[in-house]
Amino acid sequence: MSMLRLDGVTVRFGERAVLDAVDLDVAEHETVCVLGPSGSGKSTLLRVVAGLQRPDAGRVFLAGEDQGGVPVHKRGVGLMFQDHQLFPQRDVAGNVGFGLRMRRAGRAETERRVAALLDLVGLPNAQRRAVAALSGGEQQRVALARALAPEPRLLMLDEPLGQLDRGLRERLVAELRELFRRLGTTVLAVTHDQGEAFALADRVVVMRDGRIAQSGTPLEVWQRPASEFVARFLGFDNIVEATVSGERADTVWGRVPVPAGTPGGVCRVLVRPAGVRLGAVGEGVPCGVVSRTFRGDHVAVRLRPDAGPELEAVCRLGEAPEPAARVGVRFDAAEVVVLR
Ligand SMILES: Nc1ncnc2c1ncn2[C@@H]1O[C@H](COP(=O)(O)OP(=O)(O)OP(=O)(O)O)[C@@H](O)[C@H]1O
Repeated sequence: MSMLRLDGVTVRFGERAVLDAVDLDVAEHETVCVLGPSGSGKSTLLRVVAGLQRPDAGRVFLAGEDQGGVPVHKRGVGLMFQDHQLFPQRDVAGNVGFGLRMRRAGRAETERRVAALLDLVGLPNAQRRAVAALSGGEQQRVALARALAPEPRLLMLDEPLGQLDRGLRERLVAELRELFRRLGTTVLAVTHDQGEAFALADRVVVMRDGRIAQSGTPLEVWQRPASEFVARFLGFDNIVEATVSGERADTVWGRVPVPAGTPGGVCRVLVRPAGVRLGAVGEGVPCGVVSRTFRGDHVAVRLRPDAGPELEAVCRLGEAPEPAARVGVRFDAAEVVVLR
């Protein structure tokens, strides 16, 4: 069953459609991450679902019920925004228990729930701490506990880990995923950070100018970006025009193998960096090595072919050629994607 359904939702500011007839389903217990560049409409999407922004057209359903005219506080959704807006004058317990008191939960009940939630987010016994004295990561956890406290049927996160440094972010993403799985929470998150989206989501939705450019599991979107826009947004830049005939494509880089069944004619092809194989000069496309960048478990190598755009390759540590060296490049069919 769909926990959330958007049906042709459009929001205009003046002439411009910031959301343009968006259809989206989020199943119960599913975590969907909406990803896209700045200004693509991600926050507006959350605001419409929360009831903070009225759509100019289309409808929002929560658990099958049309939310037209339903005010924010009656929608049963939890919100955690970018700047997490904790109440600075209240302590941690005052923040986490806020929504429970709004629902007139008794004092003992509130205390019990607050303690359980703080355990859950990894801040046991933090009730009396002042929020101003917490680190960014701790504040984020308090904001999460506060959003979860009223047991929302849908939890919405806007750039949930935006402010945090990378190490903490990676740890929290893993913890959040496990937490949502354990609680069975349905989550709609928006982020401009693809790493975060891919790590957190069961399904990724990529937006462009108020429309959905692609929707799929992280693996599907990563392996088969649907368009040049999505491919470039994911950081893939080895893209070139190609003329396909049979299982080969002619490009300015020379011949690139394409999957059997690819329709003939002119298109764009992407070669993922893992499919750019380096060999000796004279084998394949001659290229000069422009630079190499250490990336932890591999080295990214930039190559300049004699013609056409630069190429990125990945090499194992210790196997990357020196800058200014000459190499020959071959393309691996398994890493070639034909873009529509
Ligand atoms: N109240 C408003 N009035 C006019 N324009 C608005 C309003 N709210 C948002 N916009 C515009 O709508 C577009 C989409 O905004 P939105 O905040 O949804 O994008 P976003 O994808 O969340 O971007 P970011 O990643 O930067 O937060 C932007 O161009 C923004 O300037």
